[in-house]
Amino acid sequence: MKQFFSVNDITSLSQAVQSALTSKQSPFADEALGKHKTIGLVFLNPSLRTRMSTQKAAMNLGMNVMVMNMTSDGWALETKDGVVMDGNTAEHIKEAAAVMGEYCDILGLRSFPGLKDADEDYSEELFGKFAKYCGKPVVSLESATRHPLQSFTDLITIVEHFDYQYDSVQEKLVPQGKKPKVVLTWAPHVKALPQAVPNSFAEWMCRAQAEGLVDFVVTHPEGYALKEEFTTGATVTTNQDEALADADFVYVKNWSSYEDYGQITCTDKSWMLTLDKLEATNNAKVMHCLPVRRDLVIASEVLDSEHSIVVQEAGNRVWAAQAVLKEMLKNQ
Ligand SMILES: NCCC[C@H](NC(=O)CCC(=O)O)C(=O)O
Ligand SMILES: NC(=O)OP(=O)(O)O
Repeated sequence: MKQFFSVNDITSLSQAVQSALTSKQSPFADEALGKHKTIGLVFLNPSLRTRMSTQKAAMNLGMNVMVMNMTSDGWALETKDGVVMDGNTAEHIKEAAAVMGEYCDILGLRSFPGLKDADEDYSEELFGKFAKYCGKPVVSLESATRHPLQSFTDLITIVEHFDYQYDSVQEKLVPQGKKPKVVLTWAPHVKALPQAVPNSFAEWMCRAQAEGLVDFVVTHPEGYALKEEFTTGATVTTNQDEALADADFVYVKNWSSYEDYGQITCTDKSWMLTLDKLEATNNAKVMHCLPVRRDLVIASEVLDSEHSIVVQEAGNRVWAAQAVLKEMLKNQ
């Protein structure tokens, strides 16, 4: 694997999940793979889980880890071509990425969207330039439009909390009986947030649905449809109650509007997930990528209940990262 940017970089979902769960069983089995290899984790935005879980995964594989917080510790980066750098930016991404490539065998990059210009964000120009100029395999630590390590983790967590068997002859996960109903629901927020997490979750779940692993439903208020390419094959409804009926997993996330790009066009607090709403579900497990704002996005009564698996979900970030890094190291 030369790049981990989207679900399209995964050949088999079943095998990827199996690889992650194998590392979870035996975290240090591959510690020789990363010996004398260095990963650099480059952050243009804050992070708790991605930073710590990817470091932990790399350390489990015997790698050396360097973390660079660009906004607080690096030079201000210029990302546009052809500009006279007589303003506030001190270093061009061409040199910065290339230099980091000199120090590292694998690089990770986190860069959120500007949420001003959809075409610019969805072109993923920054991630593309970084990957090109560093010349090393790059792992997305959340880009403008996707958060694949999160979505991979989410799939692992769903598989762990439902009845699946791994058929080692066909190398495929097989749900034992009915497939789980997985619902992605929008929830309110006070800030305009990226679409990266819901886009990515939808992209992974649509692929999982196509492979017979889940049934996938998305619900959001009018005006919050995700860009169509991310929800191909999903059932999409603006009726949250209808969506939640018989759900086995409820994945909660706020995002800003894609149609009215980057804007907050709904502040309806009734979209917050409460225990009341979970009554209609199949005793659903509740998921969120975190950080989550209590009693705005999800009610505390839900987060503090048996429904919530958000902490186990975050714990699985290590195994998703470890599965991805294992693949990259094997190819080096
Ligand atoms: N990496 C996980 C999510 C990151 C980001 N959340 C946030 O920015 C929350 C900020 C706040 O609640 O103030 C998002 O939704 O894409
Ligand atoms: N879920 C997630 O990516 O968390 P951080 O932003 O804290 O890394």
